[in-house]
Amino acid sequence: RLELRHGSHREGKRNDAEMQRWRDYGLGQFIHWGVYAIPGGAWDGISYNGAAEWIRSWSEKSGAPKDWRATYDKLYKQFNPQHFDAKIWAKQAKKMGARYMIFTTKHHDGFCLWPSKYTKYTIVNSPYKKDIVKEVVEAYAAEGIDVYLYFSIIFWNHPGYRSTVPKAPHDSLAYESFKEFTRNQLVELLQNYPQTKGLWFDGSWDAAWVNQAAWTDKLETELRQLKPGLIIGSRFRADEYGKRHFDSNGIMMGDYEQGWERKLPTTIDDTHGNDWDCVMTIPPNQWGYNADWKSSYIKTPYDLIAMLMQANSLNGNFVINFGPDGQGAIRPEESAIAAKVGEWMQINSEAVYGVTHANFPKPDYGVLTKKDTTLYVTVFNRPINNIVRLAIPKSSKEIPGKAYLLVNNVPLDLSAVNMGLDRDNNMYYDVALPVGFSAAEMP
Ligand SMILES: C#C[C@@H]1N[C@@H](C)[C@@H](O)[C@H]1O
Repeated sequence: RLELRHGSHREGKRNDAEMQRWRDYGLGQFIHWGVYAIPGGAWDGISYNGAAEWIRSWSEKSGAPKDWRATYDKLYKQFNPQHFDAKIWAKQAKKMGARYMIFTTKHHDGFCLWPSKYTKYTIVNSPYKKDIVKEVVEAYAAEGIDVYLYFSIIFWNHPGYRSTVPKAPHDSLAYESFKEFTRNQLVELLQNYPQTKGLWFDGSWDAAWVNQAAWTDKLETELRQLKPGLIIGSRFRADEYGKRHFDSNGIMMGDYEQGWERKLPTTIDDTHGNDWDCVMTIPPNQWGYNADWKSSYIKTPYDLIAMLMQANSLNGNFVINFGPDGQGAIRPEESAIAAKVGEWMQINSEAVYGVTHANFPKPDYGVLTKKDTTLYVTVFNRPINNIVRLAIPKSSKEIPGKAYLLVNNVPLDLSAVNMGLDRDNNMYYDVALPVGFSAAEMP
């Protein structure tokens, strides 16, 4: 084991009430919104071939219009979202069944949706003027949904920002000012919005930031002292050997793993026994608003529900992303998807909120989650013989007290089934699916 000065501060899961609350969420809503919603993935009739929120990084070599960066950096002067109503977003999240939400206070372009004292590149200097972060935090609190603030370390047009480790004295000086600026903004966010439960960091992969192990370690401690119970993921800092997410001894840094961006673990072993979240886009890879909704596969509510249950069956939270347009409206297609997920959650959220991994062999017909001695059997792939087998290792100490079949939340009477030992010496219950049951039918 290496003697680390700036590695993980803790081994094993946090066991305080704030973290247990986070663990119980099950389903979250991510909102990516900012100046990038104005171009919406294109400009002057030319489409950008990357993620819409990265459009500022579009190079002329890859087809960007002339003087694109300068054009982009003036777009905030047009930011005046007439359809923005955080209460509508919050109600949609509530109907979807989200228990928490993550909101982009500023993305890599650095435009701040709150009136930060530390830069002029904020909402105050846009036609909209008002504090959007405040409106969001208050609207979601009114719906009983916890808010986490997304914060990008990268700030492409900040004078002190550097991606590579500064070498020349003037670069080092500039980067010191950028570090101070970053710290000041984080303290400002925690002081302005004390309701926030945590910070969701992004854009922390630059060599310049990775090289700041001691300083970022100190900053994390300062933020946690400022806000006891604060929840920070594994993406904030690196250890002194440049290791991120997991320190050089393989111990996770932060309170939950943030490595599952647009992907999911397959087995419980993939999660290394940590808390984790999966943040997921509805298109393949668009977080901010992209006007072109047709040229890629759009996930269906079924796709997202299957991912939601896979995440929760492996002790993770599942967070679905929405990208409001330049006027602040969530596109109708996304709202329709959220509503469908909500209809399913209306009946089946008991198998999502506050559940843990059920330590039984994973069935090929769906996923298992459990709460205390109740087992939730979510059947997505209906067996042709209409029978689901619950295989419970003979050695298992976990025998379900009762089991529910998901979609219709039908209680399964485990005593009235065919039981036996399979060839792996697992005890099994064979349960006939109720007549008319089908996981595919949305209620
Ligand atoms: C890469 C990258 C970023 N990480 C996701 C959460 C989005 O913010 C995307 O732009």
